[in-house]
Amino acid sequence: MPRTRIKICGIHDLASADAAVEAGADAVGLVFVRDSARRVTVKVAQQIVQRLPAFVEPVGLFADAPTRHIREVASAVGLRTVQLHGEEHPGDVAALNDLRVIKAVAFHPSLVVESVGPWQRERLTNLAAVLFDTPPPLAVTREGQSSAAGKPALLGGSGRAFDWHALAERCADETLSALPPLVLAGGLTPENVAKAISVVRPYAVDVSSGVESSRGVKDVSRIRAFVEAVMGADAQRGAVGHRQG
Ligand SMILES: O=C(O)c1ccccc1N[C@@H]1O[C@H](COP(=O)(O)O)[C@@H](O)[C@H]1O
Repeated sequence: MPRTRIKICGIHDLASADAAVEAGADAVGLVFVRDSARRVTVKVAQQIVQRLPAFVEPVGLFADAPTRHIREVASAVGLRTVQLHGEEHPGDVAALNDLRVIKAVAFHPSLVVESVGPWQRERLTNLAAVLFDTPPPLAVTREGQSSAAGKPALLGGSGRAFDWHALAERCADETLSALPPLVLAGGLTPENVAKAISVVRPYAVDVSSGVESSRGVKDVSRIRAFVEAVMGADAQRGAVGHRQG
């Protein structure tokens, strides 16, 4: 059984990047979404990417950004992988064919098939993973954004978890069998991630708020604790492959 991959998101300073690497993260998330508290400049992102070891992947986050902008940032920073956290369509992913894409979708228990349908039917060779995140409450949409289905658009970085059991139930359904690897996000913390892994058994977990001391400020001891909790959960279920510190 393979180990659970770990992405620490919202890294926007060199010290936090070092802490994530030293703790054993597989990927670090660099947020280029305009009104995020974790937004990183291209200049700092370049510095972070330059100091990452060979096998730690930088992932650039965007939400409903134009393809050209994503390409320009990815090229300037040196990114091979981006995470699309908005209302993007399969065509938007296909247009980024020189990049690997993690597509974030909001988890709505009754709308799973609708949410993920496009991402399993289309044979998008650059779709690396589908990430499930918690949708915002209806009252808290950013700038009044809402999707075509009338549900609020996905904002990300909310620090709120969703019903993992409901996701695990849906994953057992045939409709989700053709999905690319699943990334679990939304309100994960050092305290709850072991439980989340045991319920969902995702390919990877992604955390931002849960390893912060205050909004946008990463906490080194919580980053370490998160990685240790994932490793502990993997050890318990007999998964192999975590590197030794
Ligand atoms: O972290 C952000 O500020 C952010 C902004 C816009 C889109 C996505 C963002 N982060 C992603 O949100 C999820 C859940 O984060 P959290 O752990 O609940 O805080 C995660 O995938 C982050 O990468």
